Amino acid sequence: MSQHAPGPAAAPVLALRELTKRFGATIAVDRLSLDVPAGSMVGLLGPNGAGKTTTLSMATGLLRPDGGTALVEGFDVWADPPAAKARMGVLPDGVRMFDRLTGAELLRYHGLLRAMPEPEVERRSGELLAALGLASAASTLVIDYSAGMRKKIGLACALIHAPRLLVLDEPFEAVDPVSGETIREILRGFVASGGTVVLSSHVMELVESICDRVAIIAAGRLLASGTLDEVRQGQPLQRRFLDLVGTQSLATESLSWLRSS
Ligand SMILES: Nc1ncnc2c1ncn2[C@@H]1O[C@H](COP(=O)(O)OP(=O)(O)OP(=O)(O)O)[C@@H](O)[C@H]1O
Repeated sequence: MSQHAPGPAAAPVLALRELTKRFGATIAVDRLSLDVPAGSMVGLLGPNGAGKTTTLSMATGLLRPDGGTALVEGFDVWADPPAAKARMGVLPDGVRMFDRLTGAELLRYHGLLRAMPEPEVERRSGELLAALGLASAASTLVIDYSAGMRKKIGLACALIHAPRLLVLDEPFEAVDPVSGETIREILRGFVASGGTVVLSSHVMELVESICDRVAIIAAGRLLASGTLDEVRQGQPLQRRFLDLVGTQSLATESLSWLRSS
């Protein structure tokens, strides 16, 4: 056989199969399946309430699905959580941190939880705090951090054990442009060295500029997924997103009181 013959497609790093979650009468996520190939950066897009956070929470072991499975490098997140979780770093959205710890203490906690040797935790913590512009806030309680600083310390906690897969819910939300650029650089470097990233965002330009794949969901269903070009079909991502999700125009008389003074 030729050395250059294409081998079988590599197994996805993250495989979601028919994930489903209901909250009472609401179907937040409806039989959602998605493959995330190794070395890709996938942007998960969808309007408010589409089911992005619910999907990522089920994929990372934070929220038990009503149906379906999530596999990380073949390990079932719900049947074998230690094996699956050892391989991923997670930045959840809206989950409370241990915010009575300082930034440095929180990082140390995450490193030790991952059974890392103490000197390595110290070394990586220092580097992460410096890279993310948090060095001067290392001894400040996380409860006193701004929203953007919380995002950054959360990202540092997700990175400290050098996982194979990063799952980041709105990693750029509330982050200033300078830190945003640093985060992009960190993520690009991570992917260039073989890591895989799944991130959710509302910002199309950001997704277009750093992601090579996108998945669009609305009302809990996957509407499109694939490479940027496959999903865009020759249109700007924003246009394609609006076409898929549907726009909502204001009725003529809507909010008329706002224009009547
Ligand atoms: N704990 C909960 N209890 C009841 N309903 C919930 C709960 N969490 C989410 N939902 C509902 O599930 C649906 C999906 O919510 P989800 O937070 O996953 O959306 P999202 O795409 O992350 O939205 P956003 O972009 O606004 O953050 C929404 O209808 C929401 O109201």
